[in-house]
Amino acid sequence: MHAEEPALRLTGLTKRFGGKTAVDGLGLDVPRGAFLGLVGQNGAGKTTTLAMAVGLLRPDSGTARILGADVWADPAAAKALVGVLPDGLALPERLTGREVLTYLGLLRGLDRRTVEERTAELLHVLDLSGADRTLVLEYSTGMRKKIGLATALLHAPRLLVLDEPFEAVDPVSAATIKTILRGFVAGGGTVVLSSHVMALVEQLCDHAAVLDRGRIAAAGTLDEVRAGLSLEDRFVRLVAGEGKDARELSWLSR
Ligand SMILES: Nc1ncnc2c1ncn2[C@@H]1O[C@H](COP(=O)(O)OP(=O)(O)OP(=O)(O)O)[C@@H](O)[C@H]1O
Repeated sequence: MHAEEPALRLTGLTKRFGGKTAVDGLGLDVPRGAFLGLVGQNGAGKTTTLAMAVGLLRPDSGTARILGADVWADPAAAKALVGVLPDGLALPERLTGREVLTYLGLLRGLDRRTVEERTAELLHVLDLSGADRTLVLEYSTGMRKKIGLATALLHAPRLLVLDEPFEAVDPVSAATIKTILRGFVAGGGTVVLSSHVMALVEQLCDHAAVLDRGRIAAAGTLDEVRAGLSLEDRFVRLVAGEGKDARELSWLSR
């Protein structure tokens, strides 16, 4: 860990799929202790950016550093520092939630007792204790998100990178997750999450980054990004401009 480096530093990140540039020379610094919401339209490049940031997808060019550790040059160091909830997380379907956490905890090199204690605590806090004997195969979408979050937290990382952590999660579970994430930041951790829900980012985050067609259109503290507007209004101005024609689908009105 380099004392002077931010929690996450993305420099010149670029990814092309065929002829399409999904992420285009993207640069972003996330300070330590920040709770950052990454917002962008469908297809703006959020998932691609986050996957490159944590070493799940190799960029065509550019670098990602987690607390100073280069994700591609020094993956073991970088991955020990980060907990990830990827988009469409693939879980071992034929294991129970407890087995998944035990398996991944031991793979992470934690000792058996620590794994047992943390697993029990995470299942309890995330209200998954009742699903102890249920195979992941039978989990609902929201339960999958929660067990995915538990796998991201298990090794006590310093940075959490979460792709749409609240999608398909009920309000009670969402409140639990928010409390966990706030506690994580209060304890000195850093969170980066993507979301389409501006109100959620305004309520939860203290930093924001707006992604537009693979580039950062605005980034900074929430107040800097909002620039005196609501995040939603600012977002719409940044990514859509003013001129969207509200008269489209006029045949729908009687
Ligand atoms: N594996 C892939 N192959 C081809 N194109 C891809 C692939 N992954 C992403 N893309 C394209 O890259 C662009 C960015 O996609 P990405 O999933 O990163 O956006 P996003 O901001 O996460 O979108 P959403 O909010 O809809 O999840 C899109 O145009 C998408 O079609």
